[in-house]
Amino acid sequence: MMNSSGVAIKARGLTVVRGNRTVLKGLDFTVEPGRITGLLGPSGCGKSTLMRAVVGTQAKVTGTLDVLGSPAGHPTLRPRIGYVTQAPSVYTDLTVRQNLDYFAAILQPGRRHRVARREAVTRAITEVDLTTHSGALAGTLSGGQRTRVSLAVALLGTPELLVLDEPTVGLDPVLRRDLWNLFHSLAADRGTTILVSSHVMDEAERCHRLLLMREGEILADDTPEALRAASRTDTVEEAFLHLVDAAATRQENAR
Ligand SMILES: Nc1ncnc2c1ncn2[C@@H]1O[C@H](COP(=O)(O)OP(=O)(O)OP(=O)(O)O)[C@@H](O)[C@H]1O
Repeated sequence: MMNSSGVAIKARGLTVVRGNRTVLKGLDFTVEPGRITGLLGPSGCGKSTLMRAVVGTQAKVTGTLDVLGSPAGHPTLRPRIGYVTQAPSVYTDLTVRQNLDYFAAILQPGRRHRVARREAVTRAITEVDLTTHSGALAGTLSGGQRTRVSLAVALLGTPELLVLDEPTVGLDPVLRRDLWNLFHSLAADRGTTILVSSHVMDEAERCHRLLLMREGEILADDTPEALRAASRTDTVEEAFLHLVDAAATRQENAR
């Protein structure tokens, strides 16, 4: 499933205006296929906006943004991308399985796909570890469980690119670990490209590569190891703070 160009996402001069604010400021970056790229930065720095641009739901995007070899938002990309928003998009009056059955029927309609659909639904429920809750109404689940239903929906079509907006918020440490293990096996076994945002810096260490963001700009684009080494710090969090201080000093000197 690797993209022929060897690049899953390529942005040049990516700029987004929301209201009267420039929220993304001419970003240049690439995302490697089959790897987990973490998008990290404080609340409000533009992570969700960048993800919305990648999946093609963001207005007022300028610059170039290619996703899996096509311009972001191209209709042919729809079945190739799984997107989990911050607010879980599930029907609260349906059970977990009914939610998945519904989305599976949209992806693969028709009686002749009935068995394949059932298998895909069961697989997705197992992958997010909700088998024992498959008959529960989504409205009765915890926030973390609902997030996992959303993730299961995104996994239904075996997407080449998974865009996950803070998928581990509100999850306990065991579930967070299990989800990260799932992300790693999706990348390793299926070659899925994963772009995952977080503002929890300890999750950075679990990514192959990081885009560190602040105020609509990318401060660094590197591996966790290289970031730590470059700033001579023990953690990505310290490296991030070091980069923020360096950027502030540069700004100060430029005045
Ligand atoms: N509809 C909107 N109109 C104007 N500005 C907006 C709108 N939505 C978001 N913004 C602004 O865009 C900036 C980036 O928001 P975004 O949601 O992308 O940040 P984020 O890094 O994902 O934050 P969080 O981690 O809190 O979800 C914020 O400063 C926010 O105030």
